[in-house]
Amino acid sequence: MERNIFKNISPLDHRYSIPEEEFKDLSYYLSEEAVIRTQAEVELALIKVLHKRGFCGIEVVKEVKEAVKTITPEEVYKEEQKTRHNIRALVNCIRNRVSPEARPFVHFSATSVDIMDTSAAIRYRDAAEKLILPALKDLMTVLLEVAWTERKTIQIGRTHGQHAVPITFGFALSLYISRLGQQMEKIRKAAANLRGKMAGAVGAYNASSLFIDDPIQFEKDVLAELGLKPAPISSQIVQPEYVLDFVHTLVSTFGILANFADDMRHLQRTEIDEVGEYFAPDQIGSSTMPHKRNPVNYENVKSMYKEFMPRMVTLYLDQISEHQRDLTNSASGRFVVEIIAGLVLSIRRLTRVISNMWVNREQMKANFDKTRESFIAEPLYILLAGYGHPDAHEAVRLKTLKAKETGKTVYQLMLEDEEMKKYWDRFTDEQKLLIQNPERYLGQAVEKTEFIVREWKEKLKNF
Ligand SMILES: O=C(O)C[C@H](Nc1ncnc2c1ncn2[C@@H]1O[C@H](COP(=O)(O)O)[C@@H](O)[C@H]1O)C(=O)O
Repeated sequence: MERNIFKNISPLDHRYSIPEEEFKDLSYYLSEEAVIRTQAEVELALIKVLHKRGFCGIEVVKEVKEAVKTITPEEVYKEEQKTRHNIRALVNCIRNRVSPEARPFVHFSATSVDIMDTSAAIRYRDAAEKLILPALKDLMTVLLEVAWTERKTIQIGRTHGQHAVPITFGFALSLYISRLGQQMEKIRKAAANLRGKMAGAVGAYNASSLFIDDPIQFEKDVLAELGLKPAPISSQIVQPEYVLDFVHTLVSTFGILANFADDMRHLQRTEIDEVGEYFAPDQIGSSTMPHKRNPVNYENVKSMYKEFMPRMVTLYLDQISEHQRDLTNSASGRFVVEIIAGLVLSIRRLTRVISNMWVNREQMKANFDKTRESFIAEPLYILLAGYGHPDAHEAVRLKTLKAKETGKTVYQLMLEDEEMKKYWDRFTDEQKLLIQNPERYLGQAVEKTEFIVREWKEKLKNF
């Protein structure tokens, strides 16, 4: 049947994932089909270990393996209408496909959440490795390229929205490279630390202890089939902090994207005009102002962040589960996949935008020149102090006020001041050149950019 995405309710399912490829990828790891597929994988892992322990023959494994291949969410949902219990519905669908001899072993000794939480750990881990980290790697790759190209492009650094002292545009980007790169490491670590369970209804292995003499090792063996580990102890559910910490790495990554998007948006303000999003020849900026070129993609990323960041609160609420569990984390927990989808779509959008962005170097220089005579106040004060001027900060500050009044430069006024001039004469030629050519006041901006770019080019090879 043709998919009509416009009948879906969530904007994630139509507006923000229209390209078929994008939809396919996200759907494979995040959809309800993925839920049922991975839950069935957990049921199969259980059977495999029961077989290894001699509880059932290899034909039972074969039967269940064949059965889980063909189970569809439609079927499970139909069965749930009868059972009103989602995991029992899945179990019935498997049982209906296997012989009466195999049936007793399906779901043997497990409680529903053994299957559900373990399946969630598989899906989040795989989504991290197959969706999120590859998307971040692509984003990092384009950022690394631009940062390298612009490593010497002089830009005025801004604090409080005011001109401060110079940096390079590549240096500004390097900060984001470092922040995002470290998030990649944190995401990988948190994803690898997700846990499953096979410890029964209250976590104390009550049911599995009836037949299995080492149920704690049995749990480890089932999870090992799936590449997972158990938590040191569980209730009916896996300790919630594993998923909470994982999602935190995602939401804080989203925060970095939003911060970057904000910066780029501000640099596109008409008065600043230092960077721009690619604007296609037939693209429309405004429905009424034909001249507009709006930073719509960066605005979209910020907007998505506003939608998904607050959802972290739901995970904190889901931390609380009464006694050995209640079901109030069930419906809410199903929405974690939307945070993942929102993040991946935003990463991909930024990657596309940065691949086509333009950098207006002339305008960067023009903006820099607006305050080139005043921000030398900082190097001048530091140098004067370094040569022993007893009150260099105040002396230079007064010159900046006078410069405003008279229209003269701080440099000129300093030379006219006999006291200051005495110290100036001790400056080395290089120090004098720096005061006369403020574009030299870059500190280690270029070197740091080169270091960060090289560091992350290397580290990205691990992803
Ligand atoms: O192994 C068990 O099932 C033990 C049982 N706890 C449960 N564990 C897991 N799922 C359960 C549980 N109870 C209900 N359900 C079913 O969960 C589904 C909740 O649906 P929704 O609110 O849409 O997320 C919905 O299908 C519910 O029927 C207990 O009594 O402790």
